[in-house]
Amino acid sequence: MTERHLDKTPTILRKIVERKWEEIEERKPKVSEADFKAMAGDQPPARGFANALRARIEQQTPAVIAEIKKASPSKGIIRDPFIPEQIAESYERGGAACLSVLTDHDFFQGHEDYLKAARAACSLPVIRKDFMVAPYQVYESRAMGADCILLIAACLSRHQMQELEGIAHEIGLDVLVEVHNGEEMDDALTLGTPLVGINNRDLHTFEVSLDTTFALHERISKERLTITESGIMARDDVQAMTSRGIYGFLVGESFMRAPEPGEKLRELFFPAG
Ligand SMILES: O=C(O)c1ccccc1NCC(=O)[C@H](O)[C@H](O)COP(=O)(O)O
Repeated sequence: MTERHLDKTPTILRKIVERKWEEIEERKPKVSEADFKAMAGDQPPARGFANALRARIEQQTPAVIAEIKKASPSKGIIRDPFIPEQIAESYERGGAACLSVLTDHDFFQGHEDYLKAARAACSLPVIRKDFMVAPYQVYESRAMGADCILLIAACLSRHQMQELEGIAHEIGLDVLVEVHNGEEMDDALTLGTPLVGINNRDLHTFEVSLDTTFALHERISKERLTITESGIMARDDVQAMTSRGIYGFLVGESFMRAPEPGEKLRELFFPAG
């Protein structure tokens, strides 16, 4: 699959996507797509990422995807020292519904081993937070133990997302599709996945506005689950979402900067618990 969709893609995403195609070519001689496909088939059943979120959202309880992220292009190093298994345990104690683990090496200082270590340290379902462009990575994700993958509408065509989603579902992975504007939402809503993430961060400017979620959330039907992503830093942000009926959250930085990430999660989302 070589089709690309990068004309309106923010520069940072374009760079990341170009690097992803290079990585795939570098990895293929070591582990072929067929090898990953076979390894994916040998995995035990996935942990049920979408179900874990749905169970809470239907009860109007915050469903938090807690992110394990060492660094990012917009913020540089966020957490150091960085011990994924300790963070995962802390998140589970703090009440997270799911984990998100960055596996991208070059832009986020992530690693596949962080996903494996975090998942082994807890019982939570895990999304591989990376930049999917090809079926190779979908099989690779299941082979490394992920329960869900991310499809970012800003760097994929509608056709590419449909193809990658089809493979993901076939091999037991859930899919979170991420959008930032109405055009991307049009594409996302052609998919079958119930999980629609609205990224509050504009990847052209890195500015964050929660209004992005408020504006786009209305287009998501009750059968699907809205996940607001990026820039949730305070109790007020959480309340602004829940007062509008939004109970799905993906949060990274505010947890990652806290000495005990799970305690911060509890403080923001379950202060009375
Ligand atoms: O954050 C960046 O610099 C960035 C750059 C390019 C692509 C994606 C980027 N961010 C990824 C994310 O979506 C966030 O890690 C995630 O939504 C959590 O956001 P936050 O709670 O603000 O850390």
